[in-house]
Amino acid sequence: MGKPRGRKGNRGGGAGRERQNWQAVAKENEKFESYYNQQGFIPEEEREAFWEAIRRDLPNSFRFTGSRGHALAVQEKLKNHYVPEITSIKYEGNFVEPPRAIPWYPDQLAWSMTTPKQVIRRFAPFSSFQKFLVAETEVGNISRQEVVSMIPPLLLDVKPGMVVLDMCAAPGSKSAQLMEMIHAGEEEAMRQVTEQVENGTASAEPMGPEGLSDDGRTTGLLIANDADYKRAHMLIHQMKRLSSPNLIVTNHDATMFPSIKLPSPPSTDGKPSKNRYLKFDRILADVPCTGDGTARKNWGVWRDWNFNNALGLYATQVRILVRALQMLKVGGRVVYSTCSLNPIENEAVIASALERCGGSANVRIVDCSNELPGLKRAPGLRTWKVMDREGRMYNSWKEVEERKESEGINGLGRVAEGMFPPTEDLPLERCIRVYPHQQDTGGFFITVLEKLTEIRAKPEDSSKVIPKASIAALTEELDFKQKNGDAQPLEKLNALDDLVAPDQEALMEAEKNASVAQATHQLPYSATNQTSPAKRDAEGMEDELPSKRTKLEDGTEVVLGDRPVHAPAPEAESENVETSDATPAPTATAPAQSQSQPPQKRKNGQPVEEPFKYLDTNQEELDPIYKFYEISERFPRDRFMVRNAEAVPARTVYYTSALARDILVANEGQGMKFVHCGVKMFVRQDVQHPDVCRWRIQTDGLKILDPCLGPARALTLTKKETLRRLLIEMFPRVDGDAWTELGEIGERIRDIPMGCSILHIRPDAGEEGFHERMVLPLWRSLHSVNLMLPKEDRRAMLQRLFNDDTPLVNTTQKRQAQSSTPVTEPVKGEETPVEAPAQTEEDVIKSENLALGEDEQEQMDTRETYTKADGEEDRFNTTV
Ligand SMILES: C[S@@+](CC[C@H](N)C(=O)[O-])C[C@H]1O[C@@H](n2cnc3c(N)ncnc32)[C@H](O)[C@@H]1O
Repeated sequence: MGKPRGRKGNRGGGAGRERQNWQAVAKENEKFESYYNQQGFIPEEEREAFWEAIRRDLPNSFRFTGSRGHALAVQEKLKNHYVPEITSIKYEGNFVEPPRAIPWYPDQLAWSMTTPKQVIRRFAPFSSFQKFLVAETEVGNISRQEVVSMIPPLLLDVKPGMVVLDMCAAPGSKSAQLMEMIHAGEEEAMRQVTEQVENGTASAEPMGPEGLSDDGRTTGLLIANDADYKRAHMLIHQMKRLSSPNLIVTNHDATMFPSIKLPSPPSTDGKPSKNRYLKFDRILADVPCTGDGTARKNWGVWRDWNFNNALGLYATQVRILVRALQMLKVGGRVVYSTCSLNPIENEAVIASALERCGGSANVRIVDCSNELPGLKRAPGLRTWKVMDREGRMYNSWKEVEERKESEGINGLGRVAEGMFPPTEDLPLERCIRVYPHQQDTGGFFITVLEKLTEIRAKPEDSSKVIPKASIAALTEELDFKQKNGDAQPLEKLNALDDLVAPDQEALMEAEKNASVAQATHQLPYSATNQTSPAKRDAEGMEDELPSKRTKLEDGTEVVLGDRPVHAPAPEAESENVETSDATPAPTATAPAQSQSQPPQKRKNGQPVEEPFKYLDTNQEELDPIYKFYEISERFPRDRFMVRNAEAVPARTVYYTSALARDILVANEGQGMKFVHCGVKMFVRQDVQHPDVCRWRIQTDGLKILDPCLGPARALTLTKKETLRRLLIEMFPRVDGDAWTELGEIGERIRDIPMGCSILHIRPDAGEEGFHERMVLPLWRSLHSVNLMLPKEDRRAMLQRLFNDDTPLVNTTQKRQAQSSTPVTEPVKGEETPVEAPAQTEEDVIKSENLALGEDEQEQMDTRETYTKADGEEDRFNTTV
């Protein structure tokens, strides 16, 4: 596994050293090579190519992200501008290889490039291309992602309207793909509904095609989970760019992922109605793994590979997959994936999980040979050997038992019967293996499973696992004592795990998840006494992730980015998770405060997670907002959420989908660890003018709200040059005759009353390289206007649309400099503040805008904003 890269402060020089190490590292590991050569699943004639490829640097690859229309608009710049420029470069007598679209990725939205660094440094078109890549990556329009890592979401076959769980989601590359699929077709569907509303043919009820029946908005949901709290926040950061109200981020151990309650339907017969639990249409189990398929970019694989790592992960991987199958709807799909090539982490896990779930009569391995045409792949394995921690190979569990019998368990590691090829005739060849030499990628394993019927998973059989090494000593001691007539019978030894004191964290986790462990037929966490990979990851991360100290409301300082405090799950409450409306047996009652907000506890150095509270539809702030922006009553009033216990709109009002709301409300105080949900819709702007709405619309929420807004605050921009001016100049003046400089929007700007207005960008036909329709908030002050767009977004758009990287102009700053008033830079990622040129307005700036982004809002943003260090995502051998 990857090693810590040093603290944030060391990153500058560290990255260079890291690269040197990577170049210098000997890409040799005898155990690694001997293990795969002995397994023999890479055919003899391909073996050399396999090892040659795995030692070579990995090509760079990336994906255009966001809604399809937007992603295609950004991709167009690459295709039509940079690729032709790059292909004209000759290096050492040959034309250089331009970036190439991945043939099996839909709409050419994923690309890969092998250009050598010397070429990138030497040729100007490359530096401009690099600027484009950097700018678009910074704003989230391009996401660096390994090619093979893009496969699992595609095979999950997600459609809008589906309920999807990503069990091990951080840092979130695959979650982003899943989210895009849940929203696929939304822009078009919303446009059609808007047209029908406008021409009076719309029904009163929400409408739209299947999965998009919420007036064109998707009804689907993605729950993205990660057991590691800090990594869950990397995930939030990655996902925020997609601005989806259909996302919930949770922080649970996936082996014991809690069942999620749904609101109970009203009772018809006076009896309390049954509890209902959420089942998923699709689940991605992209589990923690040894990651030896990432050897092309993770030097730790060459340095540290040993067979024991896989032995330690197998049990967790099986538990995650079994839990996934339990939570899946009948007819639903699970995709299991790893970036490891080891059959113990792959085919063995599939076979073991199927065995625990009743075999192929209940769960089918889906044949995907016709999916993703163009993707070169190898079939899954039917036979393999298992190596113990000492490097001895076994063909069967029987051989392990014989060795145990004759020489004890020392050196066997956590070998288990399930690691061997199954006795049931499973079509494991339907699993997909992708090898580095097939199409110059990393290595990957993917399997698609379909649930055929409800299942009741068998409990784990601990007699078929070699006990942990620490227990070996006790075994031997007891064995010795028994031989000397001085101990318990040996049959009891299977319970030896209980004799080893579990660590406190594991105990607490087990306590919290007792009900789930029971419901999922898992051994309680402490009884298995195994350090979860999540814990291993977290331990590995302690030194390397930035920690930020912040003040809590009572003034105490805490370190952000650690585990939050959550209310414990109701103790020992069992539930039947086999059916979606099962009723948990009320063996224990939920804590008294479960209906209200749980008390906010705080462990040393741990932040308190703000509650998610929905506004009453009659909340007094809503009416003026609806009135000012002429929001149609079609837009639901019951999905506005705030993050404070009092449920009052203080700084930000978020919007979530209906299902996300139902889940947050029904599970409040029930021990679910929700860490993120909602898109910022309205942000408070403490304007002094009585006629100006004090809630401005945030860019993130505007796309959702736009079809329901009336014309009073709208203006339309059609010319590229006008947009350029608004992007470069932060506060162009509009007083006097200055509005005439703003082209086709000048007159409307002059006349529109102060406050937040809505800028529709509808490019004129014939404007070259300017086709994408957009909607952005624009603030009209007394004397100027301001596009409410973060600076990095302005720069990326300037680069893309105009090839322009001139610095942004802040006229307020100029003016303030003249009047020697101090200027405050907006927080990175924050929209530029609303400007107020007149003296009185400058005072207002201080009180209004400088307050923005401070206080609890800033705390929330900081916690939801995770800044990645160079290459940080590689530390866990993930394939992002
Ligand atoms: C292979 S990475 C996932 C990569 C991710 N799917 C992506 O595409 O960006 C595995 C993740 O699993 C998380 N993890 C480890 N053990 C876990 C567990 N028991 N439950 C849930 N998540 C776990 C790790 O924190 C890590 O982020």
